[in-house]
Formats: sequence, structure tokens, C-alpha cells
Amino acid sequence: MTVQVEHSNRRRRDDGPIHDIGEPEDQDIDEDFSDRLIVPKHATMDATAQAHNFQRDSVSYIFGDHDYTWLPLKQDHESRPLWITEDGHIILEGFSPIAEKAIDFLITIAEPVSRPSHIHEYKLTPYSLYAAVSVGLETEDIIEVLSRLSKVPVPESILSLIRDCTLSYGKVKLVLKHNRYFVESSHPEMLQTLLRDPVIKESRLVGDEDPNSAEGLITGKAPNAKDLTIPGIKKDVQDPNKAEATADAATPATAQGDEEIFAVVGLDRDDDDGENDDVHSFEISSTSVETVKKRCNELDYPMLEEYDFRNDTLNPDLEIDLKPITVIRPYQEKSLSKMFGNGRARSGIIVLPCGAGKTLVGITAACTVKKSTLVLCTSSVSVLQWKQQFLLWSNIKPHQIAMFTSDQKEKFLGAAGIVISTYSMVANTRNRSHDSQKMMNFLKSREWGFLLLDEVHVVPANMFRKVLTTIAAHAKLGLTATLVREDEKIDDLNFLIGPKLYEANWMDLASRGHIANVQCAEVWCPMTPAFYREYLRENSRKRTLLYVMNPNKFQACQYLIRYHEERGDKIIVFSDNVFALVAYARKLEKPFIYGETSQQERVRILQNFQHNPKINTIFLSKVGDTSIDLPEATCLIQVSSHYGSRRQEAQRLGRILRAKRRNDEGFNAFFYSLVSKDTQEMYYSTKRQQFLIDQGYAFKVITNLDGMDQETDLVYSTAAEQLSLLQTVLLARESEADLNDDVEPDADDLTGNTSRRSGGVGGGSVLSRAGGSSIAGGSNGAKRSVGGLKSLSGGDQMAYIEYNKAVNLKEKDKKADHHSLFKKFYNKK
Ligand SMILES: Nc1ncnc2c1ncn2[C@@H]1O[C@H](COP(=O)(O)OP(=O)(O)OP(=O)(O)O)[C@@H](O)[C@H]1O
Repeated sequence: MTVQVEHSNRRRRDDGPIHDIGEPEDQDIDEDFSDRLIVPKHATMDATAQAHNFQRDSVSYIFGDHDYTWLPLKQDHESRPLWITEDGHIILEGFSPIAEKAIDFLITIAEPVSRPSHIHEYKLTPYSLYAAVSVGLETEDIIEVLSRLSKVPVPESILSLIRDCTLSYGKVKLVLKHNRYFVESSHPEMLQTLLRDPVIKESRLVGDEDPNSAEGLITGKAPNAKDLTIPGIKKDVQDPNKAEATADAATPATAQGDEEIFAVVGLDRDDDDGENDDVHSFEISSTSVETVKKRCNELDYPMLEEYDFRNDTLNPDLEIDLKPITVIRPYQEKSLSKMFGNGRARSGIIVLPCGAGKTLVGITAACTVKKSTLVLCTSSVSVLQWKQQFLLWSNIKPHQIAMFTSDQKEKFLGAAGIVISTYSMVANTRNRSHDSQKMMNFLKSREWGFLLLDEVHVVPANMFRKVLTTIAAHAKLGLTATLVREDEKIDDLNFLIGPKLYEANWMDLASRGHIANVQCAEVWCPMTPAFYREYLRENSRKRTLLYVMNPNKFQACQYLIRYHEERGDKIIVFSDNVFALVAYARKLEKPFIYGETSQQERVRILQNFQHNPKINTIFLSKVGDTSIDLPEATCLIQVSSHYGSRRQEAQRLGRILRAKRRNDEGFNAFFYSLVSKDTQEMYYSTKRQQFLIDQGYAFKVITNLDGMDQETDLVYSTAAEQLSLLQTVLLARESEADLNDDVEPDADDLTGNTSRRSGGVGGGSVLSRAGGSSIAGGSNGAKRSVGGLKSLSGGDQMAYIEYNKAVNLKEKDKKADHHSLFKKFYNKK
């Protein structure tokens, strides 16, 4: 089927996006490349190659199912940056001169799977294509740009996938305008089809049709985004990121070349469209909205929800703006432009790395919509933080912002305002107090212009459903750093909130100084013979305690703390296991915080850590995974972690990504995971790292801490001390190995429950969820066994097994002052 490109300002086929790479002007996307194919050399034929009538080369077997060498290359393939396979995998050369633009495009149409520095992997999925449509891309745009960027002809199966997923999705919108509901589309024939359905026909309100419109529809112009200003996009002279902000956001793409690609994926496209597109609509009654939505789904015309907030005159405006000193960063602006690109608010999810400032993105969105806003987060600590951040960044008055938690049941004053609450306060229907019920009635009785959903990845889908059916909200924005769930429920979010609107690249933000560069290392600590003997004998719960309490791990922890304190670092040591947390902290004489630590004590410890030069190390249990903003911290050491949770690993890393010193010359933060060798912990550790590896982080394996054997005063250095420690562990109750007793007294245990459920199964990589294995990032498990065992015989020096070379190494490489623990790596180079 051919789809016509309808808009006059739409890019024409013959003015292709990549002139500078030698694209023939009149190239047709359906062109037959068979006469220009380059067949790989070094031939040995096998089944796959035979099936495609191509030869494979001598290394093909390494790639198994992912050998794509049989793909027919276009003759000018060298100047094109990507390959696309029949199963929807896209491999991008990150070093191509047009990689940046290609990434902008790919991030809009596909899911990023793995993004190390040189080769990226993406995957086309129905959801990623829905998301592309929802931010304004059209079927033929996607096909055309993909064809032009691809080194190989786009496979027929992929063309069909794109057409199937994009032709009807997002073409019909449900829009609330002047308090009336309209079913809207720029494709009148689609509305006609819908109106032939008896259920929809019955829901239609007749009255305002344009007499000149043959279809009997209302005809108008699409909204114009040009007069919509997202606050905070002022360039501040003090802003260290000014130069980049200007290039990224304000400079027209034309100046950078490749303007056509940008026109397809960027802001400008929507703006321009708004002026030229005719849109057609018919009105439906507000009581039949649910019925029509359901019916449209059944008819395969799912409706996108957009909120025309500037034309909503029924819901009172909220007086809120960003403070003049607040300047949002380019990637924050970019993410918001996806939400407000056409002058309305699209519902969906924005994904930004930990510490990249999701809160300010949410606040800026609220300042753009300017209607009553409900914010939902995962704990009452976060509720308080959101309130403080609203007061910090915006000019909202304290009486306009209210909190609804088990302790606070406030309402705002005035016609419009902000309420901040937790998911469980809103979703929980049992045992409500009188006050709480009154507050719920207040929340339920009104229309919310904007619903902000924090940490969307941790909330169980049924809780979401309850929230979304209880609260009437026009626009929904989900925020998260890790769109991975160990319970495989990620697709529910697409359905319940909306498509992913934007996902930032961690390495990119690190290289621009928005988040810190981090050196990640897994330190292998051999079990002492006595501990290992018991480990082999004991049941699994006791095993956990044995590998966490391994005396060699104690020593490695002590050594690293000492090393980094001497360098002037501030160190957080994480232990999920409270038994180990207390034992380590007491033995090493450091302060610690866990679930039962009183609020007063926590504040005292955190303030000391921040301001007292004598307190440079603190121990935290999993209560510190989120919601603790400690920009002083520059080093993390993890002694015990929660099974295989990829999300937790990323959140922990987030504690140092916001390091204050991140823009200092040559600065690096450090993240160590201490793992007892030859135990189950190694397996979990590998699982946990997969998400970060897919973001491009390199985990180096340290098998021997250089200089540790010269330390004479390390703890548990005598056999007697080690034996006594072993006895303590063996005498400990099995339940000490559990993690559940460490819950914040006032926490809504969303995270705990979800990760616990997931932890046992050990997660699984993003790739394995998608049913494949990584090409670009690789399964680190596989790479360990391939690369490394030789390096383990590293004598008394440290040895590394590198299983992902990442940008942070490259960055670090530039600096003269190498960390001695990582020196070997550079020397080797
Ligand atoms: N545009 C900005 N200008 C100055 N500071 C900013 C900006 N955006 C964010 N920050 C700061 O960055 C830090 C991290 O922000 P925030 O806590 O919102 O991150 P986050 O993405 O929610 O992290 P996490 O996922 O770990 O909770 C905060 O100290 C915040 O004040």
C-alpha cells in the first residue's frame, strides 16, 4: 500500500536528508539494489547464508543468529551509518559523521538496546513505532529516512511492520477543547470510517459541522506551537552549559547540515505543520468518552490523548511559572519539546538518567500546562522533596501546594493548586481514616489538568490502574530513569500512561558534564577457605550471609575506604543486608543509616557527611537507594546488593552521578561492587550490571587490589579473628539474610515489594527480554569467559577483565592524573 505524503511542507522525496554523504538526488526508496550488491568474501557457506544466497566469512560463526554479513550492502554503504535486519535490530556506527542526527531519529522510532561508545544497537518494536507516531512522525517519513540511512535495503518485513504499526495508530486523537470532547484527525476518511460504526455514531453530538465540508465534519487548523513557550529556556550567562545549550536548542538545524533529518524528528516540524495542516473532527458527548475510546481500540484506531490546555476555559488556571533564575538544560528542553511539540500536552513517559533532573522537567511541564496538578511519588520522603523543589524552582505560593500523606492531609487554597501524594495513598482503598477519605473525595471530585507520575517503573500495574481510574486527569507524564522492570510489566505503562516520549543517553550527558563520569569496577574477593567450606555446606540463606561477610571483602572495603578518603573523596558504602551493614560499619567505625534509624539521627549523620571534614564515609542500607540527594558523594562501594536488580544498580549509581565536583578538571566518580569470588553473588552481580552496560558503562574487574597486601592493620587479618567472625555468622539467625526488615517506618513499600519479587529470578537483560542477545553491548557473562581468565594470573598487581569499553574510559584517558587502581589499564594501553 502506498501512503501519500499529504502536507505541502513535508519533505519531498527528492531532497533527501543526507546530501552530504552522496545520496543520489532522485533515488527512490523502493529502488532495487541487487545490481549493486557487494558479497562478503572469505566464503564458507552455511544454512543461513545459503538461504539468502550469500557467503559468510571466517568469523561469522562467532555471531550465531546475529550474523548479518549476508545482508546485501548498498554500493555507497560506507557513507551510511546503519544496518537494519529482518528482525528489527538496527546497528548504528556511533562514529559516523551523521551519527548524532541518526541517533535523534532512531531514538524516536526504536528502543535503544545498548549504547556503548562506538556501536549502538536499537530495536524496532510496535511500541516504539507507536511512540514515533505520537510525536508526529508519519509512516513514509520513517521508511524514507531509514532507507536513506541504511547500508542495506530495508527488509520487506520491516517495511510491513512500520506500515502496520503506524498507519492507523495516532492518526485519531481525543482532544478536550473548550471543555468539549472532539475526535480529531487530519485524515477525514478515518473519521468517516469511525462514524460508520453504530456505537460511535450514537455518541456523536451533531450541531457545529462545517456546511462546506462534504464529510459533515468540523474543519479547522491544527494547533500552532509557535506561540507556546516552555518556561526556563532562557540562556543564562552563568550557565556552564551555555555553549552547548545554544547549539543544541537554538541553532537551526540548517546551520548544522542534515536539516532534513532534523526536520523529521525535531521540534520545527511540528511547529510548521501546525500552520498548514487541516484537521477534521466531530464532537462526542463527555459521557461517552470511555465507550468511544474502547470502540476505537476494537476497530484498530487507538486514540492518542492530547490536552489542548490553552483552550481549556472550564478548569481554572494555576498561577505558576519558573523563577527567572531557573534555566533548564538542553536535554530537559528536548524532552519537554516532545511533550508539547504541537502546542498541546501529549501524555507519555520521559526517561532521563538518575540525577539528570527529572524533578525540574516535571515542574517545568506543570508550569507550561498551568492547571491544577497532582504529583504522585513512591514515598512520603519524596513527597516532601517534590514540594521543596516546586518552591525552589517555581514561583508557586506555599498555600497553593498541598501534601497528602499518612501524616499530612492538606488542601490547597484557591481555585487551582498542586497536590503531592503517594501512589499507595491514592490507590489504597482499605482502612481509610475519616480525614483521608475526605481528602480522597477532594481528589476525585475535580478535574486535574496534569498528572505527574514519578518513578513510574516501580509501581505495580494494578496500582496504576486504580490511580488512573480514580483520578480524572487530562495530561499524564511519567518520569523514570530506568524503564526496565524485572516483572516484565513495562508494556502496561505504554498502555496506561502513553508512549515513551524521550529517552536521554547517559554517556552523552556525562560527556557534557550534566552527570558525573564514573569509573565502575567489580572487585573480586576470594572467599577464605573456612568461609568457603561453610558456604558449600549451608543452605541458600546462610550462604548469602557468608559471601557478604567474607573477611576478604571486609578488608577490600576497608582498603578502598582508606584509599579514597586519602584522595579527598566522600564515600557511601551500600549494604542491603542490615546484619552486614551494622557489622561492617561498627568494625570500621563509621556512621550508618538503615530503616530503623530515627529521622533526627539521619539528619545528623547526613549533615556531618556533607559538612564535617572528619566524616567522609557513611554506610547506607537500601533506604538510601533513592531520595537521598548527596552531591558531595564521589565514591560508592557496594558490599551487598539485592540479587539481580538492574534498576537498583542504576539508582545506586545515581547517587554519585550528581556529584558537585563533576565539572572539575579530570574528575571521575568511582563505583565499586565487592563480590565474593566463586559464589552465587557473581551471578547476581553480572545481572545487575546489564542495564548500566547497555547504557555504555564499562565494568572493569579487579582481581587484586594493588597495595592491599602491604597494609598491616587491616581488620580480620588473623586466623583467630576470621574464625570468630565465622562463628558469629553461623550463629546468626537465617532471617538475618533477609532484606525485608529494612523498610522505612513511613515508606509505602512499593519498591521493596517489586524488587523483592524480581530479585529472586535475577532479572535478565533488556536484551533477553526482547528475546535476543546483545550485539553491540554483548552479554557481559559471555565476554567474561572469553576474555579474561588469563588476566586473572596477574601476580601481585591488579588484573582486569574488560568487558565493555565505554566513554568514561576514553574521558579518563585524557587526564594525566590516573587513579592508581586503574593505572594498569592505561599502562596496558
Ligand atoms: N536545569 C538545572 N539547573 C541546575 N540544577 C539542576 C537542573 N536540573 C537538575 N538540577 C539539579 O540536579 C540534581 C538532580 O536532580 P533530581 O533530583 O531531579 O534528579 P532525578 O533525575 O530525579 O534523580 P533520581 O532519579 O536519582 O531521583 C538536583 O540537585 C537538581 O537541583
